[in-house]
Amino acid sequence: MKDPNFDKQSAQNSDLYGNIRTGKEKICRVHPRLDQKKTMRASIRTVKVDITPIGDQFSGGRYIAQRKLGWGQFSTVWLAYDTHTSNYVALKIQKSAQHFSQAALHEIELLQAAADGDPANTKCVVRLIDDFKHAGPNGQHLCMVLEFLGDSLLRLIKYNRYKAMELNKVREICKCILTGLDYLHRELGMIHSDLKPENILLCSTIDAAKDPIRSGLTPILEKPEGNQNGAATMNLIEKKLKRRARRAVAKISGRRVSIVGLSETPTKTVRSLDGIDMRCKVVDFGNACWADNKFAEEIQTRQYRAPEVILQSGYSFSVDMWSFACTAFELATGDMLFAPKDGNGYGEDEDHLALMMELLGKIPRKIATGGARSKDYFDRHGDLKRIRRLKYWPLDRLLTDKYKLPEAEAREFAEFLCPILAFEPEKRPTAQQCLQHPWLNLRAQNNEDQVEG
Ligand SMILES: Nc1ncnc2c1ncn2[C@@H]1O[C@H](COP(=O)(O)OP(=O)(O)OP(=O)(O)O)[C@@H](O)[C@H]1O
Repeated sequence: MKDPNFDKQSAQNSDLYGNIRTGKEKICRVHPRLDQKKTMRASIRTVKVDITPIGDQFSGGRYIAQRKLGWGQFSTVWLAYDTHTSNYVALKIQKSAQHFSQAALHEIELLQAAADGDPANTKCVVRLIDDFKHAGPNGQHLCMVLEFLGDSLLRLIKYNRYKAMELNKVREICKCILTGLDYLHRELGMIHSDLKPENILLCSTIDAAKDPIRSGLTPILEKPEGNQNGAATMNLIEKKLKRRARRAVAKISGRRVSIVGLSETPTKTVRSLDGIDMRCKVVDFGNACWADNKFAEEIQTRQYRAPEVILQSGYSFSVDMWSFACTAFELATGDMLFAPKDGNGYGEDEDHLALMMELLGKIPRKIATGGARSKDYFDRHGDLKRIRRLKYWPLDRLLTDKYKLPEAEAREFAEFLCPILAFEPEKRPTAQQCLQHPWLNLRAQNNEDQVEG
């Protein structure tokens, strides 16, 4: 349920309520994820600001906005201080238009069900703490109060400079994602429908300076007096964060390499991920649905989209498993598993199907020709109509030849991933079955071997 009118740049430049700003402030604009990541460039542009959201109060003064955490098509997410519990929370403020509110109500219903079924909060799904309505200058906004989490896996991939990540770390992350998916699928009957690195958040921040607790940030409890100018407030906060960054580096022992304080000069050396807590949770239920009450045919973000969604053959829980496999590969290599592009005489969908077949072999004819959109891409023999010559490069070979994984590691990882990338959705293992896979416990075995040795 993506908003076709969504403008990422406007979202980034928006105020507390998702409105476009009209004063002056410097903002760092990063190109959207769907652009080629290698060409990403951060550029500074000037936008206008006349509202100071920092210090704004919500829900009768219970929550106080501290700084922006992120934004999406539907919402802006703020770090807020909960004066009742003295904890930091993530305040997701939905845009005010009617269809955004409806989407928020749906998201709240799903998040509430997830919270109700997991009182101990151990199922690797973000926790909804509260929800309320807030009257803004442009109408009413539905707000969700979520537990405050850290950076997304996309941020972790970028932090790692798109390099291969140690498989032991990938395993830790995979266990969390699978725990979350197993809970959603088996216990709740819910399909996430948009699993991808952006929608999985680490439980803590990579950068200690950005963690309000680790950096010892004193909460802002009211709008800074005589300072209604957005840029001035931002400067104040930036300065505070810079100071904290320096102190945090000194305070947290053994983690220096993994802290990118604002004061740190970026270098091109390999970064260590040691010391980063890899525990993570599944977030963003804006596109999620009950398996018995689906509302959209075109789901998932392009690169993580399952073949049955492209072919419109119907889908179920196993679409999340496909996206999970794409995410696991991306963590392990730093590259997207499938990054389709349109070309001369063929579209993105057909290129996507071709890439799948080049990696996984030919799509069985029954599957290739069985969807509502099959005729657009396949002839009756199950061959692509416009892309005829495919170069087969199986996953284990790709992992050794291109990503230089040792043969045994590549084979084991491919044995874990390939069944999840089965073209027949019903042949894909469930999250519960994946959790039993020996690949996930390889490190434990290796450690035991070392102890015994
Ligand atoms: N619980 C949280 N803790 C910390 N940051 C969060 C949290 N939830 C969301 N964020 C930040 O806010 C961003 C937007 O959140 P989210 O993806 O839920 O919004 P959305 O409007 O539904 O986005 P989308 O367009 O992807 O559907 C996230 O990418 C993340 O950076």
